[in-house]
Amino acid sequence: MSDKTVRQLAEVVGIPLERLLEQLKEAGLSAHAPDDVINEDEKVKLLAHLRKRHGKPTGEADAAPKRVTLKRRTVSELKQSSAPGSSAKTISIEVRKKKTYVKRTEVATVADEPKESEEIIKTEEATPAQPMPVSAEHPPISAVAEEKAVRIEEELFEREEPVVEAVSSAVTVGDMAVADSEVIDEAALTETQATELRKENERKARLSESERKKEEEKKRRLEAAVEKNAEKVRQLAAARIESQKKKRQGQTAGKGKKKGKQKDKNGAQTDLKHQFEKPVAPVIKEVAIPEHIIVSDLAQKMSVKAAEVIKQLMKMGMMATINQSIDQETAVLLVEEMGHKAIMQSDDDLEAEILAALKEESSQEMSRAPIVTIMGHVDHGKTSLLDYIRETRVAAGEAGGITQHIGAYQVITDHGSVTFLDTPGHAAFTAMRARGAELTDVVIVVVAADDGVMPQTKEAVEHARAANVPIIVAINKIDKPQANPEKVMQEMSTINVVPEEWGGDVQFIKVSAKTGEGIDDLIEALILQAEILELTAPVEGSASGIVIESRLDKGRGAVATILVQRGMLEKGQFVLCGHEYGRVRAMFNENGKTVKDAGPSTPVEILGLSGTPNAGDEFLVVQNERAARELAEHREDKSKISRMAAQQAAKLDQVFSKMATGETASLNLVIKTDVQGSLEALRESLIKLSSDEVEVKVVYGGVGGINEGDVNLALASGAILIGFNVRADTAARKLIEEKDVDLHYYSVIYQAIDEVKSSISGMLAPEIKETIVGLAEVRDVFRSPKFGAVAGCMVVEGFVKRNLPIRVLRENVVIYEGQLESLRRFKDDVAEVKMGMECGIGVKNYNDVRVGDHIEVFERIEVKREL
Ligand SMILES: Nc1nc2c(ncn2[C@@H]2O[C@H](COP(=O)(O)OP(=O)(O)OP(=O)(O)O)[C@@H](O)[C@H]2O)c(=O)[nH]1
Repeated sequence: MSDKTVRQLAEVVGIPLERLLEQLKEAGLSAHAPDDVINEDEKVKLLAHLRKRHGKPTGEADAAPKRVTLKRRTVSELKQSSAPGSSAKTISIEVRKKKTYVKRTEVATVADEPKESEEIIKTEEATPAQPMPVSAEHPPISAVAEEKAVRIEEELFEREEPVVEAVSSAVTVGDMAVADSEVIDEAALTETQATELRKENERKARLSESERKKEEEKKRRLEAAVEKNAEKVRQLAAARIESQKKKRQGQTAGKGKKKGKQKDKNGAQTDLKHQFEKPVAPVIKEVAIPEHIIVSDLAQKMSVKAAEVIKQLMKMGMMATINQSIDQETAVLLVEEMGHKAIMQSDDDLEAEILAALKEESSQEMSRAPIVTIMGHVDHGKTSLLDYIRETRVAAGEAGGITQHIGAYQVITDHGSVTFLDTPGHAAFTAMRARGAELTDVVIVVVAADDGVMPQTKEAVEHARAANVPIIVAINKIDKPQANPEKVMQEMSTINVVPEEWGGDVQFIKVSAKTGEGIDDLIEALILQAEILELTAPVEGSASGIVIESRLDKGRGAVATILVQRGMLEKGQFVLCGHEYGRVRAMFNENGKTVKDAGPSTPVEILGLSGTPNAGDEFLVVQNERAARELAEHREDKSKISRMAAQQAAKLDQVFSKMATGETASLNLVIKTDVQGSLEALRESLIKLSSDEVEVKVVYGGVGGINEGDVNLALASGAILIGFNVRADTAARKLIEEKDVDLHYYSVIYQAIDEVKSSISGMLAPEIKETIVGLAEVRDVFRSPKFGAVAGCMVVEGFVKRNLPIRVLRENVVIYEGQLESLRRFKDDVAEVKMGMECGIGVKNYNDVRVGDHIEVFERIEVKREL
């Protein structure tokens, strides 16, 4: 830095020459003329003098730090208990605060150093959590603003924006105050300082009155803005404190009650109260409609109440209950009416697809073992025969194997193998058939050589014929001295089962289940029959077959015995059995031995199903679990529908309409009568009704009450049940009701003939119809001198009316028809007694009522003829 004259210095600093000379004089410096030279030392002296005059320390003041920055760092820990069961977390919280204090004299420099000042502001903006620089000697306005900003900032650490604004404004106000308080004569004596001071003085000199006003206005506005921001922040802080207070109160009040509020993972409180938002627009759903759908299911699919659906159906002119099944077309209309989109679905799409895929797997057909069912009259030796075969044939080859009853077993002979269904009797056979399982290839009818043909022998033959299955007759107990095989052959011939040696087509084998005589011949006969039938099945590819029986085992879960009909079943495959499905976890044969696969005609026990399927259910192997589950669900739906939808069992009053549409060309009947004579008479008269259009077939005719087997047979062969002076027993009634089988009772032959005739000729319905209104069970019989025998009865169905006609039934056969003489409850005569009540019944002109008899009360109703 070079020495300057007083004049030059005055020019540089921008003050009048006279004033500078005066100041030099005051400082006691030698220079007193404009052209005197002032060296560096003199300049410093002049500056010191000027500072002294303004009351500022010299020397150390320069050495003292110009700005002090205080940094504070606090570290605290927060214990955070998270979800129950997991350990508490510790969160470290570090709070950093920074305050910078700038000396007043330095403020001028700060003002002169816009770069640095800007930097500070920028830092504040970038790290809003850090407090702003604070000037210790700021004028009141800026100090207040700054203080507010700092306080607010401390109060609300994270509320960035308003604080930043406040801080920035405060800083700006502060800077301006610094500029205002500038003292010109304190100009630095260095060249730069002098230049800058001069510029500032020039700027100040240029400031007009109006500009000053503007500046003031700006200052005021800024102050107002700061105040406004501060107010906003205060409100926010107050709101936050208030809400925290409320939460704390809620927590204390709701201790032990977790409802409504939940802690999320981070421990933050989440109020569930406001999570659900009511939809503002109606939700349009895509509703898949199968061929039949139950009202309640449809309602569920549309997420509406069933009552809404019923109401809508009523509007459409249809009365329906919640459990009623409605057809696809109605459902589609309804769904669209209710504003949703209906998608029609075919029930059998999926099933048909899978079955078609199974059929496509064409594999080579090989001959298979015949599947045999044994039938016969009680005690003629069905079980003995089965046991003998199993024990000698099955266990023989499997030493140590525990023979189990699994419902079926296979016998291996020199000529081939035979599969026996271990469910003897025509009841099981017909029940299977009624479920649609045509399983048996051959029926063995067992007839005891000492007893001959009995009613159940005939039944067995009828059932086998109805199923179109060939018969082999086993004349059993030939070891007995009174055995008479010839008599058996003769009697069998009368029911059209003619032995081969007599020119017929049925093999008759003489056996003894006791000694084992003839058993080999019987098996050979079976194999021969199988050869005639040319029984074949594919031995490879996906397996399918029938469930024979199933049970729930304590340790193993659902166990099902299945008979493979085609393909090869392997362990680990997914199977579908009726409504159940699952992966075959293990397979066992009849000896309890584990097997890995099972081919056609092989019975196996399988484990791994979701539940116990029904005997007669079909099983098949499917590709994966998903397909198995979907199909099982579909089948379940279908069976639910079919249970609820009107059953399509054969109906006498529908025969003509079905004939007209070409649906049927035959009328099948199952007839049960009180005596053999009426059976023959009825059978002949009914068969004679056959015409060119329709054939009347008596599938089965027997004597005695109607039992479950008769109902199953009617179901299996689509027949109508006729009870002539006989009634159905309890089990049969239950099944009739469940399956909606058409049952007709008659007590006069011509009436039965008339009705069948009119049904097949499409004639008008008969005028009089009979309805059974009540049934009473005889529990005791008293003798009364006035009424004779009085039956102490319990009304078990409907009601008993004094003036209605009655019938007395013994073992479900009508033994008397007449009227009531008396009807009493305790000693009073009454007109009517309802179900569940006891009463005394006197039957007019009949004194042979016995304990166990039933008294049936019926009504004859006149039916209007309809054209
Ligand atoms: N002597 C002799 N007795 C036999 C023979 N077969 C069976 N029995 C006997 O006849 C009786 C009835 O035999 P079951 O095998 O129980 O007859 P079922 O036909 O199975 O009888 P249900 O199961 O009641 O229908 C038993 O006492 C047997 O011991 C045989 O070949 N000879």
